[in-house]
Amino acid sequence: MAQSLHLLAPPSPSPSPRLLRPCLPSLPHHHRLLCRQICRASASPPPAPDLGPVVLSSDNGISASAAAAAAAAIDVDAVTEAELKENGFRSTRRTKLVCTIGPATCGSEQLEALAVGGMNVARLNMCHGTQDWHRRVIRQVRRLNEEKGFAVAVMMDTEGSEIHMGDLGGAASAKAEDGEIWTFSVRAFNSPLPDRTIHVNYDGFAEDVRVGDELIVDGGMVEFEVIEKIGPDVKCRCTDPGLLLPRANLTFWRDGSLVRERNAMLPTISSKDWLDIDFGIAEGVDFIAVSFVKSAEVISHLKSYIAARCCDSDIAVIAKIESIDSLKNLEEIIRASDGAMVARGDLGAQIPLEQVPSAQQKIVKLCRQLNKPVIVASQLLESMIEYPTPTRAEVADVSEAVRQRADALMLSGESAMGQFPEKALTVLRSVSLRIERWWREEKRYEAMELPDIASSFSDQISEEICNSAAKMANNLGVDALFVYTKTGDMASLLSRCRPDCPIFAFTTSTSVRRRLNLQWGLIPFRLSFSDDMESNLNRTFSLLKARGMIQSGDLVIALSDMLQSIQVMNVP
Ligand SMILES: Nc1ncnc2c1ncn2[C@@H]1O[C@H](COP(=O)(O)OP(=O)(O)O)[C@@H](O)[C@H]1O
Ligand SMILES: C=C(OP(=O)(O)O)C(=O)O
Ligand SMILES: [K+]
Ligand SMILES: [Mg+2]
Repeated sequence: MAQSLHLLAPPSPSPSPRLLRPCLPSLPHHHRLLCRQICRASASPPPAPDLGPVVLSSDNGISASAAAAAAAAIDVDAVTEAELKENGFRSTRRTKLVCTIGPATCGSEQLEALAVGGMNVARLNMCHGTQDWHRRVIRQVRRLNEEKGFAVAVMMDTEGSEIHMGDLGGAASAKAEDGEIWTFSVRAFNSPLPDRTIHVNYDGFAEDVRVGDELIVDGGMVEFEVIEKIGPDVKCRCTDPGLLLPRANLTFWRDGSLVRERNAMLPTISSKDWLDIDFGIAEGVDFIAVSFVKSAEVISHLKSYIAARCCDSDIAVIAKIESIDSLKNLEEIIRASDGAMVARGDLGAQIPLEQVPSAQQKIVKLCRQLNKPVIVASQLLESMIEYPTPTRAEVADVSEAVRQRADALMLSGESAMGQFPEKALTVLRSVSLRIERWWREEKRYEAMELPDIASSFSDQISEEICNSAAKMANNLGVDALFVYTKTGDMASLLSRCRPDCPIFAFTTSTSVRRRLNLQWGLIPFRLSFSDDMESNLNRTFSLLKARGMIQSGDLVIALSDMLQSIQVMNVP
């Protein structure tokens, strides 16, 4: 038996004529609830597996023609498909995984291994490497998507105007020992660099620091004290030894506070960043993450810039929360963005470390309330850069981010330059699965108050439908939520509710599909569909059954944003 509810509101786009025509004459000035029951016994039998206009298609958007749409030609994310076939709906991973690509993972085989291991998004950090290097990686990811049926999205992360060291004259790292004197200089050096000398990228550096300041590398990996200034050179004594890595971030502290006088005036998006953004647009990246965001304006500015340049695809803008200013203006920044990243590396260098966990919790919660995907990033499995197993504390940190129901977790050095990128990804995957399951079994989810966020009546209806559908799904113990959505908005609204079951999101556009890859619990499919929900459903069922991804008898709640409808049914 299928039971359905359609909410009709004037602003919603044209509804399915077959379902609604009988009611239209009485509707013009009212919003009505139209409830309909279709008994399977009395309904005509479902059409034979006719693969007609519904075509599941691959990541690159090439639709297989109806004639070629034999089951084998249906292309969905190969990794999720395998997971569904093997373990069923219940065991699909809800938390998404982002991997930073670097020298350890830029080869085709390594990228493929990460995709097979569950990477949903590949991140490119423009602090490192050349545009040519990044272009090669982007193209390789796209090629693997096409050839192997993955749906890995690409995120470009801007360098931003941070103060950082140079690249150590080509050395992979340098060890700073206790008491050693190092020179930090704004001079341009010819390589090889003089011994114990570090180039600093910010011209105002020697002017801004004072003798007695603490100089902190990479949020505390190594610490120095400024002992003397000689023109462009700043002599420092190492007070906390450690490993210096190329282009490591630098902050300086005075009387226990971060000094951010003039460098706070540096632009969020530098001229180099604009060149990288043009590059990202030209290469069709899916996300641009903006480093050191200070205000909502810069995000709005970038979004208009992108809108003016990309007509056919849309790039989502992710605000990295990693500075004191971004915490001050948190809500307006998140509202202006398409998502946020808790960039704990730099955040922990700007606020006391013990404040990072509460900041993380606050950012994750606010993003969920405002319906923006959120990524928890940096040092999740830092020890795995060198060791094949994580520390127990790292596993606890990953578990906490999963328990907070962040949309995504991110690997940085672990995947970019570590010795065990695939193992690190496996740890993220298995810990996510285990904590998600534990959470469901124990029904531990605290009911989070989700404020109304709709700005129009039609949006309000969608929001109410999604909130109700998620609640129904939990109460009825359904196997999956299906959502047919052109813009992806209704899929996001469902994901925001963090329901117990996975959400199959069918969308017509490849770029929307890849963007949905970042969101909690969504399994995005690209699919061309019509306004006729019954035929969409029957055809989707046939296609998915033929691939072994669903079975007769599975209980499904289906939603559509064209109809603003909700239906409960067993897969025939
Ligand atoms: N494209 C790249 N080329 C070379 N090295 C990279 C690249 N991306 C990342 N890395 C290495 O991985 C480390 C961790 O990456 P990430 O956390 O993104 O950068 P950062 O340490 O600059 O914040 C970097 O410090 C760098 O050593
Ligand atoms: C993710 C971060 O940014 P990046 O790696 O670019 O410094 C961070 O600071 O935590
Ligand atoms: K960056
Ligand atoms: Mg950072």
